[in-house]
Amino acid sequence: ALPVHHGDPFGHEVLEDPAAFHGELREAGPVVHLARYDVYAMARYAEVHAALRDWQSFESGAGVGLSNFRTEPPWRPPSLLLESDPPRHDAPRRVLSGLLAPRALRRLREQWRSAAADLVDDLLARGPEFDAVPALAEAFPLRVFPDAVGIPDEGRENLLPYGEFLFNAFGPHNDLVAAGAPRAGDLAAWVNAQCRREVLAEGGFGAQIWAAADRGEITPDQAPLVVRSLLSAGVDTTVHGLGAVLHAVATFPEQWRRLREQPHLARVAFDEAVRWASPVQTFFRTATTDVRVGDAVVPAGKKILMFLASANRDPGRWDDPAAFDLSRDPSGHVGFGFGIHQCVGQHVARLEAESLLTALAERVASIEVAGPVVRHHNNTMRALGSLPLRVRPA
Ligand code: HEM
Ligand SMILES: CC(C)Cc1ccc(C(=O)O)cc1
Repeated sequence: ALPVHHGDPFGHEVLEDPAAFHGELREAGPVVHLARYDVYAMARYAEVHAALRDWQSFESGAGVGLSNFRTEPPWRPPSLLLESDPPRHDAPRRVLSGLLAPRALRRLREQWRSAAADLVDDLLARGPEFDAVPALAEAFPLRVFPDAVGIPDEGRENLLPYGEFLFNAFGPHNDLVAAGAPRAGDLAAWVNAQCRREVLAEGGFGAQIWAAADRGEITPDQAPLVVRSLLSAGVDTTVHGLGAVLHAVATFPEQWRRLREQPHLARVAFDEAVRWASPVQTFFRTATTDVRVGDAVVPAGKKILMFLASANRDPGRWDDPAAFDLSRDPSGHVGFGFGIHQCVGQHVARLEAESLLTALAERVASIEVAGPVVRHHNNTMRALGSLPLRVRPA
């Protein structure tokens, strides 16, 4: 029969340090019943990878959070990408894939590289010690991404709290969701207002999405929701992705030395950090039929919790999984998901990371942790509240 676990993946003990819980789930079996929420957990690389491929058995259209859109009204209109299945998913995905493809981002490389250089120069001029979370992990995405989308300057401080609530809302209605609930409506209203054609700057991703609607690739009704996907998925994720790679290089100084010797390793360093930390820890799918997994059956309509972070540290797939190692080939990690919903913004994230890491590698000989690293708890994201660093200039 199906093994059962009574722990709480969204409780503060697991959010603070999930490794032990992940190990128990991997050892218990290919799929484990989480009695607390009556959902089914997959924590091994093989099952997570297979389930992400099998969008017909494991759908997104009932939501990728604990809540089932078929029984509970979603807190915001469902995403046409994240919370949709083919065929509804196809056209919006095709539009974003085109806009966010590596070749489409070439026009941003130079300006993001110099924005990163300016940010790092200004920071180092203020001294060798700083908290990398506000100074770099938050500051850099907010300096480059809202402009790339083309939203106005006014109200951009709403982006982080909106994402914080969105990612908490994929979990249960716990204290983290309750803390953000009072502002959720206002934050969602502000985000929706940024998706209107008339506020989006010429040449930005937002205007390009509306132009795709003019060409009939998506409908005008779909255009604002596709812009909303960028504002929903494109900020907090990269903040915590950059936090993860800065945490990794400070914790493994010999890897920073390698990166300085071989600056082309910046891209693989980011993917290895996404594997090592998995900024997006978990999300759900919904079984469309009774689905066999190993010798167990997940009943139709039940939610399946996918533990990306556990899959990315599964010793059955990765040697020395807890090590941040630039000689490893991290391809195949599921930190950006896998299959038809695999992160469509991954090249944007990689370009941000490459820009920041390159600027740092040219200016900083060594980086070390200079104080307590404080975690920030969120139902979905692996996040840092504070990452005090000390750097030695090159
Ligand atoms: C380190 C940064 C990032 C991480 C770790 C990340 C992670 C993910 C993951 C795991 C998924 C799959 C969700 C699922 O299968 O249900 C996903 C989907 C998505 N991501 Fe990212 N993401 C990042 C950055 C971005 C950025 C910068 C953007 C926008 C520019 C973005 C836009 C999206 C969108 C629109 C989807 C939905 C794709 C679909 O359903 O077809 N992400 N992301
Ligand atoms: C890891 C994912 C849950 C990140 C994400 C969030 C929101 C959207 C959207 O389309 O609103 C897409 C992707």
